[in-house]
Formats: sequence, C-alpha cells, structure tokens
Amino acid sequence: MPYIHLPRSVIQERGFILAVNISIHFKGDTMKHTKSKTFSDRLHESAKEIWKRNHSHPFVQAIGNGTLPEHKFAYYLKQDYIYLMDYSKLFALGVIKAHNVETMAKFAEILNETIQIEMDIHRQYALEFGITSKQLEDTEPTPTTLAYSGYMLNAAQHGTLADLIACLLPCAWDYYEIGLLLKERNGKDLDNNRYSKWIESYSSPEFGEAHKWLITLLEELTEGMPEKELQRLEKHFLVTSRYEYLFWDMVQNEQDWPL
Ligand SMILES: Cc1ncc(CN)c(N)n1
Repeated sequence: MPYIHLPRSVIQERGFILAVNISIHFKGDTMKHTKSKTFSDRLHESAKEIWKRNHSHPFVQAIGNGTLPEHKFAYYLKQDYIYLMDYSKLFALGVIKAHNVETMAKFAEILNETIQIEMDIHRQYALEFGITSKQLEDTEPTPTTLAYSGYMLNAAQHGTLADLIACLLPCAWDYYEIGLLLKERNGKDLDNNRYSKWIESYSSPEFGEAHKWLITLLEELTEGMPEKELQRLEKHFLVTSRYEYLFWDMVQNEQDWPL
C-alpha cells in the first residue's frame, strides 16, 4: 500500500503561524487525509462530557424552546452581566500579556465587542424586564459567580498568556456551540421565541470569530510546550468548563448565599 508522509509544513497566515501535520494514505482508489490532533482538539475532547451536560442543561434547553420563565432569565441576566464585567477584564489582561501589537489590538477589540455588543443584548433584555443598566451593574455576585470570576482572574493575573486563554476559551467556545445547537434545533420557531435575540447573537459568525482567534493563538503559544505545562492549561480549561455547568445550575435554581 503506497504511503506518503508529508513532513510538517508551516503555513504563515496573517502573521500567525499555523502548524499542520498531514498524512495521505492511498488505499485502492480511495484517499484518506488524517490531520494530527492539535492542542485545542485535545482540550475539546477532554471537556466533551462536561460540555454535553451544558448543552442538555434544562436552563439551556428552555432558552432554546422559549419556555424559560422570565424571572429566571432576569436572574441569569443580572448574574451574567457582572460575570461579563470580569470576563472583559481578562481581555484587558490579554492586552497587558500580549507579545506583539497585533495581538494587543485584537484583545482590545474583543474587550470592546464584549462591552458594546454582548453586554448590550443583556441591557436590552433587562430594559424589557424593567431592570436598569445601573441595577445590572450593582448586582451582588452569588457564590458561584464570585468563585468562577475569581478563578479566572487569579489564573490570568498570575499565569501566562496561555493560562489566560485556557481559562476563557470554554466561555467563548461553548457559548458559540450552544448558540449553534439551539439555532439548529429550534430555528424554525425562533420568531415566537422571546429569547431569539440571545440565540441569534451567540450563534452569529461574529461571535464565533473570537474563540477561533483564541484557538489559533493558543496553538501558537503551546507549540513545543512541555507536557507538564500543557496539563496545567488543560486543568484550567476543565475547571472553567465545569464552572460553566455550575453557572447554568445556579441560574436554574436561583441559588444565592444561604445567609
Ligand atoms: C457564564 C458565561 N459564560 C460565557 C459567556 C459567553 N461570553 C457568558 N455570557 N456567560
């Protein structure tokens, strides 16, 4: 069986290095391309079961079919708004930790988009529910919101740029997957769904762009990185994936401080 192994080729794409391994197998007249696993493939694979639970969470399902009670969505909006305030600060830390001007500019762009676009959807929904922007901002964090934001900010402040990306990647990536999934399952009924704007925005190509850029940068930063460091990044990715689940559970049950 003829077997051709093409050596690692390095593709320069808009200033970023993308490393690709391609093996081509000829078997009879069929040809198989096998792309070797990237670090982001490994992360996605290791968080697969957690993300599945996120996707099937009753809160997520109820946004998708429009049956989520409004008071629960209002509770989510408030906690998510203050979560997003801290999440934005991670992009500011990305500017500080970036190694070149292009990366600094991109982190600044995503920071701005989060505040001006993503958080504006929250402000618009909040207004419909009679909640002002000031009330959103003044929301007291629940134990879960505090723990989730605190974990990310601590790891990002004390770690490397790769630590920072590993922490925030599940937030950007899993929400995009959720947006796509809900749109695919409920697309034809979205006109009658009060949460359609939420679904449309998280499934939009513009929102999807951020996590794709973060993945490209993470691949570049982890090129040749020792396994021990990769494991630390994987741990961040799994912890924040689990916090995503806890966040859905917290808003579903409207959990707050017991005293
Ligand atoms: C908790 C949480 N995680 C992620 C996202 C998407 N930025 C969000 N809005 N809220």
